[in-house]
Amino acid sequence: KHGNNGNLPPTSPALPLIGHLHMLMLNNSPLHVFLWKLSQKHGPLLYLRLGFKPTIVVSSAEMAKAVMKTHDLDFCSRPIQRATSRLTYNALDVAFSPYNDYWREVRKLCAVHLFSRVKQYRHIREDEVAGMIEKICRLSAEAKPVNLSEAMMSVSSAIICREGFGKRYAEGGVERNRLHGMLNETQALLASFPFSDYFPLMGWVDWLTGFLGRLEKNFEQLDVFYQELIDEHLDQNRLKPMQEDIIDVLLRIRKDGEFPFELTMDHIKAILMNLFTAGTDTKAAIVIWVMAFLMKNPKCLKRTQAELRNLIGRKGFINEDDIEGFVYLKAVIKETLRLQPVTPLLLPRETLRECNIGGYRVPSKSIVFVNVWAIGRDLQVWENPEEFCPEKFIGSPVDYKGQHFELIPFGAGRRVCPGMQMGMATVELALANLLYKFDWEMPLGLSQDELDFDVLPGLTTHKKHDLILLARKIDD
Ligand code: HEM
Repeated sequence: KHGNNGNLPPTSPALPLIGHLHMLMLNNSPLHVFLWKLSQKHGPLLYLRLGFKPTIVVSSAEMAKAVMKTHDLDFCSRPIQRATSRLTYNALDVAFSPYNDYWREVRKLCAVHLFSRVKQYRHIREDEVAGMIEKICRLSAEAKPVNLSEAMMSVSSAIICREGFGKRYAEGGVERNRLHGMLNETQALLASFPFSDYFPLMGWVDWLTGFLGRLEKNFEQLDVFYQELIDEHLDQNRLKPMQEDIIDVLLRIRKDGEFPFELTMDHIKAILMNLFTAGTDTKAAIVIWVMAFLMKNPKCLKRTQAELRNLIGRKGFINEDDIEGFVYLKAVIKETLRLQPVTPLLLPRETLRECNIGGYRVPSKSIVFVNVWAIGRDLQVWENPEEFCPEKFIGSPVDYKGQHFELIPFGAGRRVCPGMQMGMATVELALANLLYKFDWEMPLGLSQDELDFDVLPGLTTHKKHDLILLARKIDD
């Protein structure tokens, strides 16, 4: 039905009962691209009905500002969904908890005690990135190609394991593979459209399709994994580590009774789940997209490398103190996040009450998708949306911290990503060293035209094909 639809935002024709759900399930392109195309037809505020769920899609900087600044309080809850609520012990985490007193406290706990530990964990990041650079040096000496996608996933997960629970898993070892297997399955489950999220009385369909079985299996594997780690930390005979990891911190807060709610083991496991799913592959994905864009734009690659060399001169390793002055590198990262935000649809929000946006009525309990990928192409804001042009950010105040709605890869408002600083510290350090130490070339027989930007489906957008390049060490 077009036209008068009770002053809801513009919409496209829907089927009885299922509404627009079939469109999302049957489309072949990535969801954010599909929704962007719909928004080009219907406008930056789009209404869809997914089964019984009213859904709003936000696709411009202006609408994003209305939703996440002017009406932030109305839009700052999250929907209770099957996979997320199971994997977070019934929303005991930060990312998927509805907006309530508990969320406010658990977010505060994480901000004050966990995400603020960026500086304390600096040596872990520098150590792991240095390890990666050494490995690439060896491959380079043997003229062997480097699988950068694998190398970056390995570094990010190594960092999270050391920060999170003081563990170093051997690369390619059983434990590391177990962890990666579980993480991949979690990502796949979070990206799916279980029936019961849209048809509350039809949970049995999820059972028939095997979705519930998969979900239960993933939950149980993760639960055992977290429990083993917690048990190790509680072991009286454990050597006291030099530095507290995140499990240590959470167990200490639990013991001291510092948290206004009871902090059970399930709460701790739910928080760990967030660190893992939010903190591992997002960082790796950003580095890979930056490198892919630079390979496609050799002039920008040269300029980035020239900046690093001019500022640093000759040095074995760039550390975190050096990074402050890398203006061009930071502009390249921003431009990449504009064109390829790794979480192209922010985690879904839910409206707390009915409200009015842009003259339209948004019903209470609507699911809200903010399409950051579409905002990166918002013609009102960017001159040439398809071009890779980092220069636009030089001397510009536009940043990605949630104040400038044309660039919100970490979201904005009350629900803005609290791990931004932690995540970007690794991204900048890894990129600075990769670009400072090596010249990068396409593997033999491939030209840069063959470098594709296809993506895998998922909450985090990964490059479909691993980025494999030749590294030539620059003499120091
Ligand atoms: C560096 C790459 C990262 C990107 C691109 C990213 C992106 C995002 C986005 C888009 C959101 C949703 C924001 C919204 O709804 O407005 C989010 C939320 C969140 N992120 Fe990140 N993130 C990154 C790294 C991290 C890291 C390293 C951690 C933890 C160590 C983390 C923890 C979280 C948590 C807990 C939330 C939920 C916040 C809430 O709902 O209150 N993120 N992130």
